[in-house]
Amino acid sequence: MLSLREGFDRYPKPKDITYSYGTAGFRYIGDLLDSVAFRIGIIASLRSISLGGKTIGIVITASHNPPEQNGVKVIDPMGEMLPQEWEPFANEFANCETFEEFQKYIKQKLQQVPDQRVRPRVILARDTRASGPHLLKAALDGIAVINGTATDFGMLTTPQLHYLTRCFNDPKFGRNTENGYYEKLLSTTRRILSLYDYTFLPSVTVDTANGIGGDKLSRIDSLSDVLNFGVINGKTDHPELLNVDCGADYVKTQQKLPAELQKSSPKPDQLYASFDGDADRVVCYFVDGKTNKFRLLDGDRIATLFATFIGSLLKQLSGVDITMGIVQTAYANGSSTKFIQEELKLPVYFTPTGVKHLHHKAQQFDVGIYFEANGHGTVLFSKKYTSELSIFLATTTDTKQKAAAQTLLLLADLINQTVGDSISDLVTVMVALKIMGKSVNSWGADYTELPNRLFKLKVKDRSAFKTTDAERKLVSPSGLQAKLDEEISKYKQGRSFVRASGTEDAVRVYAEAETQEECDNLGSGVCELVKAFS
Ligand SMILES: CC(=O)N[C@H]1[C@@H](OP(=O)(O)O)O[C@H](CO)[C@@H](O)[C@@H]1O
Ligand SMILES: [Mg+2]
Repeated sequence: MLSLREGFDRYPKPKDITYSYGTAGFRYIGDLLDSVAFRIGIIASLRSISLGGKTIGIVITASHNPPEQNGVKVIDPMGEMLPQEWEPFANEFANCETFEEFQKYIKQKLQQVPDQRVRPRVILARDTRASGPHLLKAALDGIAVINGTATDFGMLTTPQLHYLTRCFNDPKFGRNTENGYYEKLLSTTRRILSLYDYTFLPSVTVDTANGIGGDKLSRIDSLSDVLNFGVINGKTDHPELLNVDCGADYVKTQQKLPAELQKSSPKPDQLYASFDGDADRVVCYFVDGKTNKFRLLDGDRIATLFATFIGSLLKQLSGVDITMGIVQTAYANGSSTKFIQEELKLPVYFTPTGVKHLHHKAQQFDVGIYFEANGHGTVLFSKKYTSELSIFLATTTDTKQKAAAQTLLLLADLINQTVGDSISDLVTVMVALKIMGKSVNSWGADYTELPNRLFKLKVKDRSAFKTTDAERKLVSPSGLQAKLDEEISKYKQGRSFVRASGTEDAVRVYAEAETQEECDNLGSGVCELVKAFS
């Protein structure tokens, strides 16, 4: 067995780097993550011991980031992110330099647990990146030095590992195998469709960013009679092409078709989708047959579609007391927020960027819909939701109401309850459009987006940029927010904010305004102000 000392020496921490557990775990150039991957194996094991041996997950991925990057993050037993109170420990532990410190941290953590003899259990998966296998080896060694049991699930989408982690700790949730994931997805889809006498959903072409999603969609195709996907950018075995000129992040930030589709002629008025590299984000789009223009249906649109769909089903049931709330971040388009509040008449809440924040807020509702504009999100359903609907179903005799209540109950199995999931979100989009008889054009006409732009600035020290009010206002550098407010006030429907990225060494600037020109001017005005302060 590898000793603590041997492990510490095998994975030396580079001296000049300070790692930080950011928006979605530790993320760096893959070659600089060995010591962190080793230590994350230990962190996950300690977390498992602290919970009496519950299964903890580790995902090795850098999502939408370039191929040479990688990352590691820890998944808690119910499939949620590592609780934030563990982040300071994760940071200190990842950065400690001497063996004495390293050993002290482990001892301290173990002293806090009720039973130190518990054997930790950890499951792991990675995306398609070239650095994945050696980071996996390092994480396995980290688990080994704590005498843990590790199960490697190979290459999976991030949400699949979240699903599996939950299944190990909550067997009712589903079978704890990759096939169990597909069985749950397919049987639920089949059951929903059969309520409406549909036998299958129309085929959709998906750009899977040359990431793991392509492989998994092909698996679904081979198993399924209800779903069919045409995959483009599905070169899972070419990690150097991951997210290059394709994928959800490219489509959202460039506001255009993936390069591969720009070359061919996408069928007009047809639904297309793009996943990111680890398939936890999805954006949809179509080419308008009348104008020949690309129309993006991003995370904000998916949230409004789900709210409309679930709302329309709930409306058919009388006397069911269910609360619904929508959670967004400051990056949500102002028009989407207005549509939710004024047309759907639903409350909107804002949290800082990062799924861990949105997820917790969404848990406060019976139906909590959360999406980042970039396509990462899901819908959470409470225990009360299931019990209220089950009672309703048992008492109603009306066939239409029965179908609505059954659909609502099945949605809680269809939509991944642990984290945003490209595959299950996309299937839910397809189901919602089919059942509502809604075309992509009608979906795109729900509201008109305000022109918006996202900028990325290199600054000397991004930690100088501190925010409040769900990241919508800066408190530091001192005096900058007042200047920003002055600039913003010059533009009709102007909104802009500045925050440090949690995944990249940069500061992000968001701007939106009534016209594209005003939006561009506001954005560059704000960028100039930021540069002057850094
Ligand atoms: C503006 C933006 O898209 N930010 C992304 C990005 O976070 P930053 O902290 O902005 O780097 O990566 C996160 C993880 O994937 C994702 O949750 C978030 O939405
Ligand atoms: Mg991702």
